[in-house]
Amino acid sequence: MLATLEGLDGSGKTTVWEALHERYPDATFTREPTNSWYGDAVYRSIEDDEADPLAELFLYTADHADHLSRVIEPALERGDLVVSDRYSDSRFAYQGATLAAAEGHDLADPLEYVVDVHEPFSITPDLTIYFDLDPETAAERAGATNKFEHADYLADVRANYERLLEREPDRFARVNATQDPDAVLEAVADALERTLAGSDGRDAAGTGR
Ligand SMILES: Nc1ncnc2c1ncn2[C@@H]1O[C@H](COP(=O)(O)OP(=O)(O)O)[C@@H](O)[C@H]1O
Ligand SMILES: Cc1cn([C@H]2C[C@H](O)[C@@H](COP(=O)(O)OP(=O)(O)O)O2)c(=O)[nH]c1=O
Repeated sequence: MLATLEGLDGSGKTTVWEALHERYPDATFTREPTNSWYGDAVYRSIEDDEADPLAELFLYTADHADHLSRVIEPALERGDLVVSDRYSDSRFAYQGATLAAAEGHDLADPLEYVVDVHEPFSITPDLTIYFDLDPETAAERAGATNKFEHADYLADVRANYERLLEREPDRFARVNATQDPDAVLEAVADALERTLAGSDGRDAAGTGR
């Protein structure tokens, strides 16, 4: 089963992802951007305030394609629970917002465009946990250290996440990320347990497709 953690910078995803290691010692824990050279290229782009938004989308997407074939697919074929700290919805929400603000890219609906780019090759998660937090608190917690971590941009990203939850309400579990870290962890663990219980027998190969 594939579970992904999504939300604004500073919403507490990594804190929970680390705590889950102890609860699910046999699971595969992974993240995007990855630690491959594709991921390194993504981090170079994040640090570049002048990066072209379309070029940046395809760097993230290259990292995702490599992540799928190198980590996600083999783990699902083994039948592992896979927990990814960020995944495709980050592209839909973040690059959807960056492309909407960009000049010179004539995309009618950038979020839908990014979804369409993924459609032919990506694997849809069985469960996506959305860490719901207001952009001001998110920017404050994240420390505004990169170009994405500013409240006005994060407000656009949050609006895109809301569109994604509206499109696929059954895939998403919304967690109130303003709660203290223990309460957030329990809410995430509950959502995981519910989906794990529901997936018994339905997807014995664990492919998540
Ligand atoms: N529930 C929470 N309440 C308050 N602060 C939190 C909470 N969860 C995480 N933090 C703090 O917020 C910052 C960002 O958390 P982190 O888990 O790295 O978020 P993300 O991975 O979503 O960017 C860290 O300093 C972390 O200690
Ligand atoms: C995976 C991904 C991340 N991002 C952004 C979100 C973050 O600001 C940045 C780095 O991600 P990450 O290291 O996960 O940041 P954080 O732990 O603060 O959430 O890249 C995208 O814009 N698109 C993507 O597809």
